[in-house]
Amino acid sequence: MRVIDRIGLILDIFAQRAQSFEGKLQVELAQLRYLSTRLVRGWTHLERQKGGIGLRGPGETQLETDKRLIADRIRQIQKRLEKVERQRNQGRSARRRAELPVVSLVGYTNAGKSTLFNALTGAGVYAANQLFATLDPTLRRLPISSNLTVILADTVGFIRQLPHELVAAFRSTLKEAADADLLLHVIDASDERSDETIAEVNRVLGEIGAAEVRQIQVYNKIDRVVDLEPQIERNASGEVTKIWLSAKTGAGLLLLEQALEGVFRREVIHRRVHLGPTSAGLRARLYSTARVLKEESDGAGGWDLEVELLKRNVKLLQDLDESQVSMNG
Ligand SMILES: Nc1nc2c(ncn2[C@@H]2O[C@H](COP(=O)(O)OP(=O)(O)OP(=O)(O)O)[C@@H](O)[C@H]2O)c(=O)[nH]1
Ligand SMILES: [Mg+2]
Repeated sequence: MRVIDRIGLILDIFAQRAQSFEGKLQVELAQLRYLSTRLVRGWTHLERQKGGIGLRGPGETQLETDKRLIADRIRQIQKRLEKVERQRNQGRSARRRAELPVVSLVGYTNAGKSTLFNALTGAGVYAANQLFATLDPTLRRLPISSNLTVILADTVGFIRQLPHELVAAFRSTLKEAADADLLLHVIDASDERSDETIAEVNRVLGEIGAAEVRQIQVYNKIDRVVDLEPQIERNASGEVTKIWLSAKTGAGLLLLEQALEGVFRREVIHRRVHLGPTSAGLRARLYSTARVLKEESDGAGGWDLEVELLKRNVKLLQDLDESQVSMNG
């Protein structure tokens, strides 16, 4: 019988679930790091499962050879991961350029993040009653009102005492959460130990630098709890702090959509802009990042536009002098 400890088990599950190239590399890196800690503790022989294992150098003990090979492979994977991460960051800054707010679903594994993601976006993301169904972050555009679209991110689930090898490995994936404008912290309302999982998720969020990101707690699976109805809770300033719903039945989804609209509504501003004939470039950018409500030619090669855009994008209009922009809401 193969004896396997908790970390080994988690790593095995991760290895089975990783879909993307990056996910696979991260899992292998975590496995190797874990293996090397075991070696130090006196495991003198390494199972030769992966190809490319070289010959023992002169005077090297088996342990030294194993350590060296693992260290080589770790370096190799780290290099590749750095490359993938650079590409990922480019994707992230492309999104930033598109200037849409990012909403990340975070929470304990099996809480229902992917089910909620699918319910909101109509996407077919894999959701299953198993640990770590999701390993790779998935992103979709989610229109939340006529004038506002956000990016919704589904992320890897957290787990109690996530081995630090794994936290490190998935740090870059979890950055998606740290970079978000809003976190939807999905909680299994039918889980009696939800207080502990909430604390654990918040602890990991702190570790990845996401403690300050605004959070709404989404108590999911209310269909499994007797007498629990869809509802919403606000703090003294009227901001939504908690929502109870069921991603599976759809009960309460509307409350969440309204809450999202409420969070981001204040982000939308309304402007009238006059663009001269030389501002065709800016006009094109307004069409891609703002919502153009009205446009009229000024008869002299320029345009009068009425636009709605996010506050954070107002810098687009900075190049225009004051007389060309009129405030309105
Ligand atoms: N009864 C009920 N089951 C739900 C609800 N939402 C999700 N589930 C079930 O809970 C299980 C886990 O759902 P997922 O959406 O995969 O959970 P997850 O949070 O994405 O899990 P990881 O990707 O592992 O972090 C699945 O069997 C879902 O069908 C709900 O509102 N009610
Ligand atoms: Mg999932």
